[in-house]
Amino acid sequence: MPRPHLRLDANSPTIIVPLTASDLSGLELDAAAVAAAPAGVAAEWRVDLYEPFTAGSGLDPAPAVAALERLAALLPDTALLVTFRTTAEGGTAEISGPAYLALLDAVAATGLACAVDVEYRHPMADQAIAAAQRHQTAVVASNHDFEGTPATEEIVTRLQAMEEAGADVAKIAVMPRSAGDVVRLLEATERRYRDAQIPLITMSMGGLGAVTRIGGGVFGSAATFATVGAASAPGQLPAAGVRAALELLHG
Ligand SMILES: O=C1C[C@@](O)(C(=O)O)C[C@@H](O)[C@@H]1O
Repeated sequence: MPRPHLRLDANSPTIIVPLTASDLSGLELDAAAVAAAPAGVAAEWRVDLYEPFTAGSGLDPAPAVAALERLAALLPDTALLVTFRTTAEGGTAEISGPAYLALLDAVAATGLACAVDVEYRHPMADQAIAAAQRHQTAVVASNHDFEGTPATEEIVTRLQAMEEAGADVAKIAVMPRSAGDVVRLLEATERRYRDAQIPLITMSMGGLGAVTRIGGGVFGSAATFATVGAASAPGQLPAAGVRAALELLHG
């Protein structure tokens, strides 16, 4: 059966729910929570949190592939984005460059993921993008700044660089220190949205940035991460409330 695609349109942003469990039984509970979530949500599986994979230093992608097969069986109608967030960008587990590439290649080869996340500054990014594309799996390029919010022009430049690297979607998450930082993230999103040929996903993290997780679509962000259980980043809001807010803003 064909797997669902990730539908991305800033006029009607998609809610993406993180799956954060550390083992298979936890993942099954996460999947049940997604199945009971507002209709039409996508899910992001955070493989860096999944110990059966990380315990083996990530050298063997088999435990991750097996868990992905289980998730896909439990969630036949839910688009699954697969992400390994490295420690350099706020993730929890160490992984070598070759293991990062092997994981993304193996995940893409299953055809079960609607997309794989590729950190565009990772040393293996070019190879990972090429591997995903070889398997006709979309690439969500990403960048995270947990320390602060870069200048507007720098955010625009990073989003553009992701597109130039061949990504299908460009995503950036930054940390605000002030309301002005939140405005800058939105301004950069709006600026890049005018020229981008691929969808954008942007957010300002933490409580201060939460407004971007509801209102980002107005500025050009095509998806927002929201919870049905544990959060995968600071500032994520419950999916039901986000759905209600998106309906108010976008109909
Ligand atoms: O890139 C992102 C966005 C995110 O960091 C957020 O702030 O919602 C959450 C991550 O799980 C995801 O991979």
